[in-house]
Parts: sequence; structure tokens; C-alpha cells
Amino acid sequence: MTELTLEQKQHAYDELREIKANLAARGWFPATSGNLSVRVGEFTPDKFTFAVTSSGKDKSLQSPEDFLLVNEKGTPVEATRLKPSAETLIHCEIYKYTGAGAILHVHTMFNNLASELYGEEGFIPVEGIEIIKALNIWEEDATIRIPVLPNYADIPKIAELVQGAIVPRIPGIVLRKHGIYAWGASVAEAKRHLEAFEFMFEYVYRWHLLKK
Ligand SMILES: CSCCC(=O)C(=O)COP(=O)(O)O
Ligand SMILES: [Zn+2]
Repeated sequence: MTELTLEQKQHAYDELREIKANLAARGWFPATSGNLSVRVGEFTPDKFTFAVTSSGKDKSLQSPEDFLLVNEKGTPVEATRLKPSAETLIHCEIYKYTGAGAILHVHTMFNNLASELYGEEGFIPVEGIEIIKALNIWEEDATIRIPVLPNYADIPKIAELVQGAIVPRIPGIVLRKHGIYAWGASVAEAKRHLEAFEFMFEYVYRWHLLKK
């Protein structure tokens, strides 16, 4: 596998910096929550590298210590005192089984509420709303099911469930009462998917209240 260049690393960090600021401006990283990653260089399911946010940082602030490079096991590939996100193993599994280019994880009020509303079912159903097309699903009145996994304290235990939870046409997985992982081929696509999911969660929750 070819060595990464400094330019590739800087480009990935620049992309993460930009999307981090964008999502922070929406208040989508309350209380240091959330993590982001971008894959860099060549990919096989068993060997890849990605840039990920360092753990525990206030994601609404910028610092020279915001990102680091890790391998497919979530281990830093360069000497650093930075710690990768505590949830890096979930990113590893998503990359391995989807070949995605970027993953965005946020905790929002509406993804938490929707995840609890449908937590027992194991998926959040979304029926016939136009924004489903943002996931590149074009059928009329499409109904989709966004997978929800239990929010175990032990991250490796969650990571084990990721492969089985991935639904090929749905680029996201929700952790119950925790947050969403949304992915895409690029940061721009992952952002579009994330925005669509968050719209759906708000719709699902508000519609649930209106129906009562
Ligand atoms: C304060 S939120 C608890 C951890 C979490 O769910 C999260 O997304 C942030 O963890 P990280 O290690 O990536 O900062
Ligand atoms: Zn989280």
C-alpha cells in the first residue's frame, strides 16, 4: 500500500475542520459529543487509513490537536499523544463494510427522541416524505427503516453489531438515546445524508405528537 503524502493528510484535516465548524454552528456537538472522520488513500476492506477527531475535544473550537490518522483497527499510524475518538471502532466497522469516504456522528435532540420512540422496534420508520430522495431513493412514497442499535457502554460490543445493522440503501445507523452515524462517498455526500436524516427525525417526532 502506498504511503500517504502530507498533502493527502492536510486535505483530510482541512475537510474535517470545515465540516466540524459547519455542524458546530448548528449546535450538533453539545457537551463535546460527536465525532467525524474522512478516509484517506487506498482502500481494501482489510487495510485502510482515516483521519478522525481526537477524543473529548469541544468540537465547536479549533485547535492544532483536533485530528489524527488511524488505521483500520483504529490505532494511530503516527507517533502522537492524541487519543482517537472513543467511538473510532464504530467508524472502522462502517468503513470496512461500506467502503464509505466519510462518516459524521452527531448527538441531537431529535435523533435521541426518534431513537427512543422506536428503540424497541430496532428501526425508525419514515414514510413517504420527499427528503428521502436525498438518500438517492427515488421511488414514489418510499418507506424506509433507519436501523437503531442498543447503546452499550462497551464500544466494541456496539461495533460487533454494525455489520449486521447496515442496510445497503440507508447510509446511517442510530444508537438508541445516543446519536446517528451517517456516511457517504465524500464529506459533501455524508453531510447531505446527515441533514436528510435529521429532518426525518424531527418529522417523525413531531408527526407522532400531532397524531395523538
Ligand atoms: C460527551 S458525549 C460521550 C461520548 C460520545 O458519545 C461522543 O460522541 C464523543 O466522544 P469522543 O471520544 O469522540 O469525543
Ligand atoms: Zn457519540
